[in-house]
Amino acid sequence: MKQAVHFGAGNIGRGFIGAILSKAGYQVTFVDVNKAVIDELNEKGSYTVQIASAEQASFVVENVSGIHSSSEHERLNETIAKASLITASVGPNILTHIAKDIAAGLAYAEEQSMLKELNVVACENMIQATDFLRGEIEGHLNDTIKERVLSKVGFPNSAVDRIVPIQHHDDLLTVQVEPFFEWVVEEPSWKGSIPNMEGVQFVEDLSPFIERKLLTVNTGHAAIAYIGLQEGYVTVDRAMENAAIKEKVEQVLSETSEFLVGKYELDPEQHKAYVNKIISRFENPYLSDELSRVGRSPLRKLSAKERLVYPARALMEQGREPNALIDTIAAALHFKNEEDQEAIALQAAIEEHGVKKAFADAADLPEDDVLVVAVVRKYAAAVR
Ligand SMILES: NC(=O)c1ccc[n+]([C@@H]2O[C@H](COP(=O)([O-])OP(=O)(O)OC[C@H]3O[C@@H](n4cnc5c(N)ncnc54)[C@H](O)[C@@H]3O)[C@@H](O)[C@H]2O)c1
Ligand SMILES: O=P(O)(O)OC[C@@H](O)[C@@H](O)[C@H](O)[C@H](O)CO
Repeated sequence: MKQAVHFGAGNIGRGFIGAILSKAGYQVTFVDVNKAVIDELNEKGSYTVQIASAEQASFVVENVSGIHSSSEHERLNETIAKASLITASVGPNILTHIAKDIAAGLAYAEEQSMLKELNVVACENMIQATDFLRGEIEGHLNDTIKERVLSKVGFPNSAVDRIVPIQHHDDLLTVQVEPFFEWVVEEPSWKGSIPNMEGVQFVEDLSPFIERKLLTVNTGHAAIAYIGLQEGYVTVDRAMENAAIKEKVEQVLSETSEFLVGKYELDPEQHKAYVNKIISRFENPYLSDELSRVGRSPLRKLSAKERLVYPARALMEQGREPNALIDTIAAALHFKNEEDQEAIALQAAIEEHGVKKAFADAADLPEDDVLVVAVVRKYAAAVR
């Protein structure tokens, strides 16, 4: 049986990537720091995925097991050495940490003369996430091993889309997901023959796919979260029932549409249909997705290459005034959550240095940048 190693047995890991890989005939070994989840995967060897729709369908994902990355280094090296695919959905900030584990496994495979053609694919909400991961892995390899690894291992970027909320089940492994899913992988960087995996689309150029996804699904989500929380909502579907919030989300997405259609010469009608589909996904009444999850890690979301600042800044460079994006960024700067380290750091930075410097630092922009000036003006008007 083909072996896949997936880092991150969390929501998207179990709810989407693991399910696709298992169906494609892989034995999937999840790697996680959460020992309870890993123990359960090893005990059960399968888990249930529930589809959040009127039909309430579900299916079982088989051929899965787990490795606790903090304590099972040798087993992890041996498993990586046998793998023909390594994937990850741990969150962009964690890629640096798993790079060390992947590098150790690849170096072990090379030393044992087991290194074969394989691919490493990061499945994160981040532009060029695999390129970033590859750079971090390379930093842990000596020149000889690095050369061997780069000749055998492919590092394709990818875009993954499926809404998987925080789970609240008695069973630790059961995961509820929305019906929609999309996994797009960069074909030119794939080493070896292109596999036929149901649910995976290989494309020549990933940029339009990852940017379309990040600047529609994730920008829309961010707007609902930051504006919805100010209005006292808790979940995405309930916030979308508020006509004013829905209208603001539509305005935000018409701004990102303007940017995407212009940059990638997309067909405006087809793109409008894509946006409408995304909005209907936000309204799914069978999915209870918390705004605190969707707005999590505000410093990451306010960074330069991310879902808010990147399109807003690009539109301003074209002489446009992306008012709905500016409103969303201003609302994001009010995001407070005592369980979110980035929210705590953001509020501490605002308190210590003022909103102008806090936002400029987060977005890596000068304090006199036009976007910073526009956001600071709106910030004062946003409800606290
Ligand atoms: N949930 C979604 O709707 C969704 C959809 C598409 C993409 N994504 C992206 O997928 C990534 C993960 O999101 P999620 O919602 O599944 O988060 P999650 O918190 O549910 O899962 C992340 C998992 O990574 C594990 N982890 C943390 N540090 C680790 C380490 N050093 N080694 C191994 N595992 C480690 C955590 O224990 C957790 O199980 C993010 O980049 C997110 O943007 C999420
Ligand atoms: O995972 P984040 O924090 O980058 O973004 C939060 C949500 O927008 C995200 O997880 C979506 O649910 C997902 O990207 C849908 O494919």
